[in-house]
Amino acid sequence: MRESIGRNNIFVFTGPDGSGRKSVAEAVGQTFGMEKVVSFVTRSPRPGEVNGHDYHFITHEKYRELELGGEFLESVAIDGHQYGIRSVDIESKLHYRDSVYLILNHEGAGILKNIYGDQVVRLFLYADRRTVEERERKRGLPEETIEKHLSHYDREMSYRFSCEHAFENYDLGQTTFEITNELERYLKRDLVDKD
Ligand SMILES: Nc1ncnc2c1ncn2[C@@H]1O[C@H](COP(=O)(O)OP(=O)(O)OP(=O)(O)O)[C@@H](O)[C@H]1O
Ligand SMILES: Nc1nc2c(ncn2[C@@H]2O[C@H](COP(=O)(O)O)[C@@H](O)[C@H]2O)c(=O)[nH]1
Repeated sequence: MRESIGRNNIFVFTGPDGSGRKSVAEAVGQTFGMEKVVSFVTRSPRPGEVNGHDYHFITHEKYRELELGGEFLESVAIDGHQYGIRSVDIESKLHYRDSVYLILNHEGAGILKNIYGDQVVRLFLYADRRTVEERERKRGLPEETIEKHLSHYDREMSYRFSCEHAFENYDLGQTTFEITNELERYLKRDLVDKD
């Protein structure tokens, strides 16, 4: 597969829930001054989640309205909730930046890849099932949510070999370092330690 080195990279963090996609993506995003494209979702916010930062939390009615208006580039149903990315949110960010990132399940990652081709770089993060379960429990997620997330574990893991890059995430600092180095190859920001 041809690498899209240069302008307009769309980095998609994917992998099982609890693998650390959000933690790593936010750290790497900050390093490169790269913005996240925030998804729209019909589920309620969890404790600590911030509207407009974690998701745009909207009603089913509003979601349907946006969908009928053709606003979503991709729209998927997961565990009875709708998740979607608006085309305008990707396009407008790429208008004034050379890159954006998103955190999506395998379906969303595949849809974006089909649409944008080489511009999309899929970064697959993973850890073993017991580790992600422990992380989710430590985070205080409800048992029901943990069970739902784990029910997708095998399917998400099987997407690993479709992705451009895969990273085991046990040591958060090390994973962030490895992914930063990988993205630097695309972004060429000359992130060298000049001290
Ligand atoms: N390498 C790591 N070691 C220990 N804990 C980690 C590591 N990476 C992430 N975590 C923790 O695991 C939890 C899940 O991480 P995070 O939310 O980043 O994952 P995610 O893949 O986006 O999952 P979700 O979709 O459930 O939010 C968080 O509490 C985070 O602080
Ligand atoms: N295909 C898409 N997947 C998305 C989108 N926004 C988030 N996600 C992924 O959904 C699951 C469940 O998320 P949760 O926060 O409700 O636990 C997780 O893998 C997310 O990364 C999207 O717009 N499209």
